[in-house]
Amino acid sequence: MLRIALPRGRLFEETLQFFLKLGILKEPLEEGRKLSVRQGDKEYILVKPFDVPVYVENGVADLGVVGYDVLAESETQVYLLWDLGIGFCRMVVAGREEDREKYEKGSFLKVATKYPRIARRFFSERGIRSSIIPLSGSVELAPLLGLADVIVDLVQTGRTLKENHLVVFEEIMPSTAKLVCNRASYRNKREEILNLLNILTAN
Ligand SMILES: Nc1ncnc2c1ncn2[C@@H]1O[C@H](COP(=O)(O)OP(=O)(O)OP(=O)(O)O)[C@@H](O)[C@H]1O
Ligand SMILES: O=P(O)(O)OC[C@H]1O[C@H](OP(=O)(O)OP(=O)(O)O)[C@H](O)[C@@H]1O
Repeated sequence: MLRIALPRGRLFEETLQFFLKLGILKEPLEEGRKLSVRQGDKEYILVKPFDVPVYVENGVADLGVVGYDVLAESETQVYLLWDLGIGFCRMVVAGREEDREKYEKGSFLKVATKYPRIARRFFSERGIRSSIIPLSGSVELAPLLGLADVIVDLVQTGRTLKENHLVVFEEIMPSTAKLVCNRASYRNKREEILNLLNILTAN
């Protein structure tokens, strides 16, 4: 049996539809408020996006679906098996148009973000001094209220930035959902995992 960690939230529905389309799920998951659902020879556990790599690294789940953004932020050791090509968004630096010059000059920056490691890495590779202010959400408020000069955050439609009068200064990386695997499971449950991978690679 394979245990697969699925991210609740934005990626959840899209992942279910994708798994249904490929026949990995035979029927919709009847989850209700249940956080663990068995279907056929697979068990799905429904967890917070940032917890997916944690469950997989620790071997509690054999596989997981996780946005590349979350994977790049986490320091977990898992195998990245496949790009599912769903959940596309971009990680960007954004701010108020009037702060663009300050950003382009490479001055010291206060950066608000849910992704402190990605942000720190990005600015240090550029040789830009920065102070990272970790937030849990609604990061677009930070430049508006003077908490930060810029944000590092995800953009999909661009609507949130627009409605808060912010603009993209620079793209850090694109992100899509990935299938990740526990390292021991990859050896011990190789056949089951390769069966699943075959379905993905054939589509
Ligand atoms: N517009 C978007 N904004 C955020 N994430 C998106 C967007 N589009 C796709 N995604 C993907 O969906 C994943 C989960 O996003 P979601 O917003 O549910 O997580 P979250 O807000 O970090 O979760 P939580 O705060 O509940 O822990 C992200 O890691 C990202 O890969
Ligand atoms: O470009 P858009 O399509 O507008 O999407 C981008 C927004 O979506 C995400 O926030 P989310 O809704 O996950 O809430 P959060 O503030 O809790 O992160 C992200 O952090 C942006 O705020």
